[in-house]
Amino acid sequence: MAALLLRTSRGLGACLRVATGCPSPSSCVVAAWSSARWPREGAVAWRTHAQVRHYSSSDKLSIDMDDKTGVAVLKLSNPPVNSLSLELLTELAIGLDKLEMNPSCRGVIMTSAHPHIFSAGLDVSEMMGKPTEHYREFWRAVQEMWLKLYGSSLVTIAAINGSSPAGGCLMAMCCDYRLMADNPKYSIGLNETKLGIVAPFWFRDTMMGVVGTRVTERSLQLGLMYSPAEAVHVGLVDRTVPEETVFEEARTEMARWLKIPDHARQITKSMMRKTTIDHLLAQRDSDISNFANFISKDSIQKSLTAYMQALRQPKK
Ligand SMILES: CC/C=C\C/C=C\C/C=C\C=C\CC(=O)SCCNC(=O)CCNC(=O)[C@H](O)C(C)(C)COP(=O)(O)OP(=O)(O)OC[C@H]1O[C@@H](n2cnc3c(N)ncnc32)[C@H](O)[C@@H]1OP(=O)(O)O
Repeated sequence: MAALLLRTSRGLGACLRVATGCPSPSSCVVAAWSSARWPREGAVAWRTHAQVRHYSSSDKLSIDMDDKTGVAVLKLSNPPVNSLSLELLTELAIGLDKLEMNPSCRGVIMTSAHPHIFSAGLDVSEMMGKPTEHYREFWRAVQEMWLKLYGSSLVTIAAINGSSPAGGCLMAMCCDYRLMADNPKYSIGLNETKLGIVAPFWFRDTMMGVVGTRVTERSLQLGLMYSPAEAVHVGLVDRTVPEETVFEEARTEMARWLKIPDHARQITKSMMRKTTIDHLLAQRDSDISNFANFISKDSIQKSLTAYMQALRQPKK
């Protein structure tokens, strides 16, 4: 139980270091992941007689866990555009942590409760006209969500049922597999430069892990948004499917991934992602300071204001 409390209160990285006796975040990720799925003493806390259990207490996020299949469905539900506010980011990190701690959970399907928008990315209003302390808190929450999702040992599948700019694209890229509705009106990509802001190194590295260096360099500099077909072409999305089948296709894909023994897949995933995760863990505080300084600049605030005004103009 002590280990369980450490897990919930200090996050997966810290608890895993305790569980494995590893002194530093950088030296224990592989060992940690290989043992993370066996915290049997913590099992009692999440065991339930019902087959489907509702996890999240937030109205902005629903998480339903099916104990029989081991698959959780995480639905973003923050109208109108599922923007990632401080509150939603915090709920996401907590929800992902709970799933990670649940020994019967093996996979998560992430999707949107609202058709047409997967997520509009970070809530721009959280980055405008606020005190520096708020920017620091907000950015820590962005980091935390990324660490939990990118660092998840579970199979993660993004069922992208709408547009997914910037932070929305980041969440999808953190997943192990991406299916997108084949509606040409939808788009996905890291468009930060179009807002006059710069995607930090861990956004870049996440994208490089998915599409490689050249496509990332072009996509980031130009702030490219891709149609679903283009996204498949550059490897940003694994495949498109008819809009009405996105969720069922995600379930079928999940079943394929769950045929692989967890320990072998988890250690492999860890090997692929460890360097990128360690890079952020080693620079967390300086990354927060960089963000807070950058976003507080008058020129950046003006850029964001102009971007939001343009967004509010009636669409042609
Ligand atoms: C040196 C470097 C150091 C450190 C790093 C520094 C900086 C890094 C910083 C930040 C990284 C940020 C990543 C992000 O995620 S930024 C967010 C980018 N997101 C976008 O650009 C999306 C913008 N939105 C859209 O494109 C569209 O809204 C849409 C396609 C998602 C949906 O289109 P719709 O036509 O269906 O809806 P709209 O009418 O456009 O919007 C409805 C409503 O929602 C508001 N809104 C939209 N997106 C956001 C958002 N991201 N945040 C807050 N609010 C948003 C929009 O203004 C409308 O509001 P009103 O109803 O008009 O009030």
